[in-house]
Amino acid sequence: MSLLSADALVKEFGGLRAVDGLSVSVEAGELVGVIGPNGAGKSTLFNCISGVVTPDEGVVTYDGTEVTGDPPEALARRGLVRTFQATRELETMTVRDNVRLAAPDQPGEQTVPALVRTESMQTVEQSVRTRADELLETFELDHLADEYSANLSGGQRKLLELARALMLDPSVLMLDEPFAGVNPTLTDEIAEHIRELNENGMTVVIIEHELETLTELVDRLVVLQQGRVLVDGQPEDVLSDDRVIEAYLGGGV
Ligand SMILES: Nc1ncnc2c1ncn2[C@@H]1O[C@H](COP(=O)(O)OP(=O)(O)OP(=O)(O)O)[C@@H](O)[C@H]1O
Repeated sequence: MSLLSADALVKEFGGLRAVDGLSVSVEAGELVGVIGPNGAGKSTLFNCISGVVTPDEGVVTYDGTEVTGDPPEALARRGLVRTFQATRELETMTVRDNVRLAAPDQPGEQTVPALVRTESMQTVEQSVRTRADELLETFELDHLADEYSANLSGGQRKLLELARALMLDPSVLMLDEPFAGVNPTLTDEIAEHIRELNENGMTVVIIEHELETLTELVDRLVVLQQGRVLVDGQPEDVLSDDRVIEAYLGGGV
């Protein structure tokens, strides 16, 4: 059985079928790219899978359980974690705090006075701090740890977003345009981090418009068009497929 699958998903907005009977599955350990012209339904597919919106029809299965419509936090606790096209960190918070606060189920230093915090709470807090520091170092954000997130570049924000997602210790990481607005050097760096995460066993699904980097990175490409899967296969085969070329030319990408 696949680790993650969407079966016959439908999501309508008004009269528009953003996702129109779409089925796709991802095996454990895969690194999959999802592409398609603007408006093809990529983000809506991610939203349906990650519980940001509930599909009108169809079933999402994760790790052997039906999870259709389960809220994002519940899915994240089970290891299904996504990032967003527009980064969601708090700009008025430091980079370090943004990473720490991404950790799930924290006892919360602000809400519980120091004297009544139990030993186990303090252990959790300590491990959150340690993990956050490790990630800041891995993503070379440690020198920016005390900087407000508002002062980061687009690429540094994407790295921060990735670090925040990793605080949730995902089994499946769904990335929505991780290279958008990122300069070429940082793009390569982010791609390398993604490759490494995948090599260490993480299943990764990426929506991306930047096809050159994506094609080199992924094992498989799924092309969407008008809310459906147009082609699904090896990157070289997919990109030379006439239907894909036609969809992209027609889609104005
Ligand atoms: N919340 C919403 N309300 C109304 N229409 C929506 C909503 N979300 C998406 N749509 C519409 O659904 C269609 C698919 O959008 P979606 O964002 O999923 O496509 P996409 O492939 O991710 O596009 P892009 O590459 O531009 O991000 C589009 O026509 C979009 O305008």
